[in-house]
Amino acid sequence: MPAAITARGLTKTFHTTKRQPGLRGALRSLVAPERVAKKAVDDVSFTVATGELVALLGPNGAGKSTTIKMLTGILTPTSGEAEVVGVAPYRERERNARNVGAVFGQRSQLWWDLPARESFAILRDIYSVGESEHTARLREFDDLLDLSSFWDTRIRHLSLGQRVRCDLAAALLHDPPVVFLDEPTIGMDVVVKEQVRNFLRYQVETRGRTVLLTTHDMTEVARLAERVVLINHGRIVLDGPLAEIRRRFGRTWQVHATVTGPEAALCPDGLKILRTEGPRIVFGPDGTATGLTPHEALKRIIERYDVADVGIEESDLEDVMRAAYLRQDDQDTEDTTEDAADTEGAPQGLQDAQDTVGGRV
Ligand SMILES: Nc1ncnc2c1ncn2[C@@H]1O[C@H](COP(=O)(O)OP(=O)(O)OP(=O)(O)O)[C@@H](O)[C@H]1O
Repeated sequence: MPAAITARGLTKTFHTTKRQPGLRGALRSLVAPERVAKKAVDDVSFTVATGELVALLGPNGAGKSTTIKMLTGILTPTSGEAEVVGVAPYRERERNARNVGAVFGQRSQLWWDLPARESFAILRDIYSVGESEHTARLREFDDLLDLSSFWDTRIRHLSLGQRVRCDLAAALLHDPPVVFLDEPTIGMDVVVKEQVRNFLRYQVETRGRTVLLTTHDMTEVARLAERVVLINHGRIVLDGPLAEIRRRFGRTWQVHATVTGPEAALCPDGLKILRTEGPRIVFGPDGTATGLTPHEALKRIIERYDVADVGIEESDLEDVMRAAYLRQDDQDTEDTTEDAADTEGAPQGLQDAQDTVGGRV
């Protein structure tokens, strides 16, 4: 599949003025402002294939939104290049706008004082979408997102979940092949979140759209993304299949068994019971048997109990990502220390970081 989104060495530096505390400081800032440079995105390179959904993840302030803003043409990179369906977004904004849809969960793109349906009609004219096509798409979006119960209400009076669903529909009305979503389900209840996830899955699987998504919701990642790009301090630190990241950073394992045998209290050596769900018991390592693998644990359970069903539970994705974020922070600290201490050759810590940055997991 050809790449729909390509970022090559994308870098964005913001320049801000540092305000000194107190009245004297405020005056000094006016007369001789101290300029501070902040590299929000630092040499970021990745591609997203046509029809792929990729989650761009990272802690607060990592540089996700800035990356999305460069890919949508809102911001011009300080250096580096981006292409979205063959168009440099910040050079050909109009052509790019026809190819992409964007939703920023925190901010609506719709006219605040108009009902959504009127905004949809304006967008239809802006993008010269035919009347019958427009009607068919709106019907499809309504089926999937349940919009008609509130699309005649002014945007300013909608709830957050209703408003973002209207934003999603508005972003896709002109049938763009690529969609950027920056925290699209922020603040939504679980039912609406699931509705939006189904909508996105449909857009990728049935409509063949390419989606780049940022979110802090790991359930969303688990449900939607097969590949994640992890960014921290403006730099890509991991890029690969979610299953690989789970394998690398899932620190603990759990196994479960549905048992009919002796009391649960008779736990096999090396294991402890984490919880019981009726006849289903979830076990984890008790820390006394180093190197105990989940497969060895299953063997011990089968030897101890009459077992109807057993399996290995995957690590909770929140734990996995926390471990990945912390690991990268540790690595950054090591790099900074070694950078300062070692001026000759490539320091080992930096080399490790470069290995991670350079290679996909
Ligand atoms: N316009 C701006 N001027 C100055 N600094 C900015 C600007 N926009 C973003 N930054 C800084 O750039 C860094 C990256 O911000 P960005 O919004 O891209 O992070 P993020 O990964 O999207 O974070 P979050 O998950 O909190 O939304 C932050 O340190 C932020 O303070």
